[in-house]
Order: sequence, then structure tokens, then C-alpha cells
Amino acid sequence: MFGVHDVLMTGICFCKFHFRIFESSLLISRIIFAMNENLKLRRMAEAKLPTEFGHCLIVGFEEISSGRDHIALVYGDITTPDPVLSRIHSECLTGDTLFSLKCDCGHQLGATLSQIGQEGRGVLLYHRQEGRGIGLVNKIRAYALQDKGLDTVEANLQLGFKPDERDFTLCADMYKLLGVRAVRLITNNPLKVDILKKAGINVVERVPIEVGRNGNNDRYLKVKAEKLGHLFKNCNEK
Ligand SMILES: Nc1nc2c(ncn2[C@@H]2O[C@H](COP(=O)(O)OP(=O)(O)OP(=O)(O)O)[C@@H](O)[C@H]2O)c(=O)[nH]1
Repeated sequence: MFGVHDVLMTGICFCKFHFRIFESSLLISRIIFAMNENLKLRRMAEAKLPTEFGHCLIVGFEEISSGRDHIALVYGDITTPDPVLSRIHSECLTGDTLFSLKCDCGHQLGATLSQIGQEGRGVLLYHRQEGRGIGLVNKIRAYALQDKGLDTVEANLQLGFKPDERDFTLCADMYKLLGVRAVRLITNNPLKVDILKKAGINVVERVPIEVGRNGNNDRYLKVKAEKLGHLFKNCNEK
């Protein structure tokens, strides 16, 4: 004879089995979507994440060719037609987590999340291409050259890199995998806007973000404006 316990256990096993099938079919459909759209990334995992700026969904992506990972922090419903407030934030370990004053990255990250938190809707793409794509150790080498007088662009060139080695088409793919087609992009870098537009993302507005200027990064910000085309009211108008 079957007891209540047996019935319950059978029910639980049934649900677990079907949940696994559901999870696998979701993963397969995402892989097929990525292949159809010729995307360079797959959406791999997601979970709720409470933050100081509100509760969000953290989504993990993996580059198909290299396995390198990137993340998105999603606040509110970003799948509705209204353009989404968003920032592509390139990884900067020194600025984002170690309080470096050599750049403006940490301040930009905090200001963005605070702005998204106030609106209650938005997405931060955390683009893990540290040091404008040259990696952390090479960024330290570039800093060493800057200690000797080179600027941020000259240092990259001296090390054999382009001034900017990042691939922003990956970010367009992240937007597509998140169901975002129109964004209000928080950036001072017009190159990001151009690349996203060419990759099929409708950037309806560029939202400037001028925070974190100090005596240590003033020259760096000037060079970004003069050599990398960044738009700063304070520099460009001089
Ligand atoms: N190679 C190199 N990378 C740097 C240096 N300073 C900051 N970075 C990196 O630059 C990236 C951020 O790029 P930024 O040029 O500050 O800004 P952006 O992303 O182009 O534009 P915004 O959207 O306006 O912030 C991060 O990956 C930092 O690690 C440097 O002196 N040399």
C-alpha cells in the first residue's frame, strides 16, 4: 500500500524531473537563439541580487570562443518598449574596488548604479575587458610607463597595443540576450554609441557622466578627451 509519504515523494521527484527538463530546454533554446543571431555569447546563469541600490537580477554570460565571462545587473523590467537607462562599464579592478584615484571608473560605477536605482529600472553591463582590453598586468605596466611621463595612449602604444583593445560588439550581444533593443546610454565615449548602433542597438540618447575628477586623474581625463574622443564639458570647452 502507498502512504501519504510515498505519494509526496513521488510528486517531488516528478516536479524535480520536469524542472530539470525545463531548465535544459531553456538552455538549449538560448544556445539555438545565440547560434541563429550569430551571437558571440551565451546567457548561462541568473539569480536575484540585493544591492545598496535596490534588488536586481545578476545575469552571467560566457563568450562562446574563449569561455570568458561578463555580467549584467538588471533592475526592474527592461523588456518593455521604453528605452532602458544603461551603462557599459569596463572592468577596472583598481578603480571599481581598490579606490584608485588614477581614473574616474569607481565614481562612474557608483553614480550609474545610484541613477538606475533612483529610476528603479535599468541595466549595467559589466564588461570584463580590464585595462581597455589589455588586462590587469599590462595595465600595471602601462601605469609604470605613465609614472615615467607617458600618457595613457602613449603607454598602450609603447607596450604594443592599440589605444583601446575593447570589443563592444559583445555588449550589443548582451543587450540582445536580455531582450533590450533601445537604450539611453550613460557614457562620455561616442565610440560606444557608434558601435552599438552599427550592431543593431537603438541608442536613443547619450547620458553624460562626469564624476570623480581629481588632481591625480586630471591629465588622464584631458588625454581621453584629446586623443580618444571622450566628450567632457570641462575639457572640450577649453
Ligand atoms: N590601458 C589602460 N587602461 C586604463 C587606464 N586607466 C583606466 N583604464 C581602463 O579603462 C577602462 C575604462 O575606460 P575609460 O576610457 O575610462 O572610459 P570608457 O569606458 O571608454 O567611457 P565612459 O563610458 O565614458 O566611461 C577600464 O577597463 C579601465 O581599467 C590606463 O591608463 N591604461
